[in-house]
Amino acid sequence: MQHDFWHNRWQTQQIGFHLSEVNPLLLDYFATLSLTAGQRVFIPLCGKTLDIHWLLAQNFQVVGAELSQLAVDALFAELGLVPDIIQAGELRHYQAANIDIFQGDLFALDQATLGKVDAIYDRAALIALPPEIRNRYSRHLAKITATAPQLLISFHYDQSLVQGPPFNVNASELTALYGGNYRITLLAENNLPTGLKRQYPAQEKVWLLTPLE
Ligand SMILES: C[S@@+](CC[C@H](N)C(=O)[O-])C[C@H]1O[C@@H](n2cnc3c(N)ncnc32)[C@H](O)[C@@H]1O
Repeated sequence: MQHDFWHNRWQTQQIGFHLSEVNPLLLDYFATLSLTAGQRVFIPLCGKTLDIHWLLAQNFQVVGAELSQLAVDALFAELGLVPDIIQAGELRHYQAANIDIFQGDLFALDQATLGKVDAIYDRAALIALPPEIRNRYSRHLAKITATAPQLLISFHYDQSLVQGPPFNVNASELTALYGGNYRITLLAENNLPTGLKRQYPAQEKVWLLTPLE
């Protein structure tokens, strides 16, 4: 059901979530992860985000997971890269210099296949998932990345006004999902100037998740 929804979004190009620029919040807050060039950043549910272009230009390694083959093909075309593609269990592994993308269901990706990850960048991943899947997602993410630090962007609005995605994920839910593994620090909160879906008042928040000792 969920998969059909996203495949349909890509087939019909209803991809309003895709930004036509690098996310300004990534530019402003990526440094809080204290990474050095060459380290490997995991982007779950990556789409074809331009944030990948920026991370590669900063000499980071990027690894992503994305359900839609259309999105992954578009990502590599827009990067101007021709990937090697091999089957990795249920997933297809697209590989080029400094970039690995696993096309298929994130929940089919295991730690050995993903490889070492130094940080996670979650923009529109957790909030793309309905409530009943978010708990499974947060546990899976912690497991396959050995609880790597995260930069996470969430959305906040009155869920009774409109259905997701994106879903409202409030601070108490974040604590329930991640508080057992991470110290959670709010870095910024901004009102969306045009609101959500151009109608509903909404805020975007940026969080740093630091693994507990
Ligand atoms: C809201 S979009 C965000 C894309 C990207 N992070 C961005 O900021 O542009 C969510 C993406 O997750 C993908 N997706 C949804 N469920 C998935 C799953 N189970 N495994 C992998 N990708 C999935 C969708 O195809 C879609 O591209």
